[in-house]
Amino acid sequence: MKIAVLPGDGIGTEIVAEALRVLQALDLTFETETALVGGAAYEAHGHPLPESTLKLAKDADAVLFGAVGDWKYDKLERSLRPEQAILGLRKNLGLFANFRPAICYEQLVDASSLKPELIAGLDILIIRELTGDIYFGQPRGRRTAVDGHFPGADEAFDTMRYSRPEVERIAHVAFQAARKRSKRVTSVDKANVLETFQFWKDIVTEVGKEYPDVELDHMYVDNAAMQLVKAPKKFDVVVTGNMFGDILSDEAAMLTGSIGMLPSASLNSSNQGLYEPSHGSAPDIAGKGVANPLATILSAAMMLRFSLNQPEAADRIESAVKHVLAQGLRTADIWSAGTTKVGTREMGDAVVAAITKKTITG
Ligand SMILES: NC(=O)c1ccc[n+]([C@@H]2O[C@H](COP(=O)([O-])OP(=O)(O)OC[C@H]3O[C@@H](n4cnc5c(N)ncnc54)[C@H](O)[C@@H]3O)[C@@H](O)[C@H]2O)c1
Ligand SMILES: CC(C)[C@H](C(=O)O)[C@@H](O)C(=O)O
Ligand SMILES: [Mg+2]
Repeated sequence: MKIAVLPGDGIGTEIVAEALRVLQALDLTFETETALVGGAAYEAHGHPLPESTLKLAKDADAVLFGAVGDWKYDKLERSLRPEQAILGLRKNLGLFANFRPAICYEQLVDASSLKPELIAGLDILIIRELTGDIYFGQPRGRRTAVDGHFPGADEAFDTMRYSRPEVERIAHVAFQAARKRSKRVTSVDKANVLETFQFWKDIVTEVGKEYPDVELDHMYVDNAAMQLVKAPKKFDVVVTGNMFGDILSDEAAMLTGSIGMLPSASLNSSNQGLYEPSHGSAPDIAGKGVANPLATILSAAMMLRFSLNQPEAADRIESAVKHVLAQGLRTADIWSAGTTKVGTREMGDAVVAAITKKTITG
């Protein structure tokens, strides 16, 4: 088993270090190789996704990714910006299915900005299509407007598009995931305005006929954004496009207490996967040792389950996380009165201790 480790920028290096220590505590046999990605790779090699990093990721059984980006790169030409590294990895590895589970752990009910009764017991799964939509559609760019409200003015444009097979395959992923859960899928679209999403809705409905045991409903994205904070537990599996999934998953993160709690798995059709927290490089707290490493540690658990066929090891990590939360340990983002504030490293230490001392009670 080979894991490509790509820590990236900002808090990426801090949180991936903790996830690696947790993996090492499991006494499994695997090889890791670390490479630069994002702004760090741009500084060293002049490109955010050097060929050598891409090759390492392609050849590995799984990729453990931190985060990329920093405000200082915002003026670079787009193809050299750190974010192009994660987009390039998703595209080149064909990682079309992004699982973002939003689970509110019992101990963190008070950490969320929502009322406890709305989120206690929350367990929803956002499935975000990850290699299509307006993120990758061509053409895109700048030009002089020939029509519209201001002919002759400078304008910018992107292309929203989905092909039938792209929608079909993510719909199958969602229905199959729902079969292992509460057998309910909500497809989120903007079919009332966008042709791309009427097409999406029609195809998801067609695919849904192959899964008569799964209940399907459709919701417009603006309503979904509202329902997620009004009655989040009404959702089970949510399937949506790339851009809506990006936005709704950050919103869902707050239902779990913090974006520092939301892991993710991005899979291709061979179950090769990239595992990363749903958050970014958090330049505002980078280097301070205060970032929450749990989303990355939980992403490592997803990696063991989905790509490395080690479900028991994944369970051990998840139980260890619950154990440290039950001990009252909290990084600043999930801290509340009566709990103990710890830094990134101490949180990692506590998870490692829970695994190695086998004191986990679940
Ligand atoms: N997959 C990725 O690599 C990825 C994802 C999102 C954003 N980004 C990039 O990250 C940079 C910063 O973006 P942003 O500020 O919009 O989003 P962000 O997710 O980095 O941060 C948003 C807020 O959440 C906090 N936060 C995030 N992760 C945290 C953690 N583990 N523990 C505690 N607090 C945490 C941050 O301090 C910040 O206040 C940008 O360059 C952006 O493009 C990268
Ligand atoms: C950094 C950016 C390209 C990325 C996205 O938009 O997909 C991020 O926000 C995410 O959610 O993984
Ligand atoms: Mg995002």
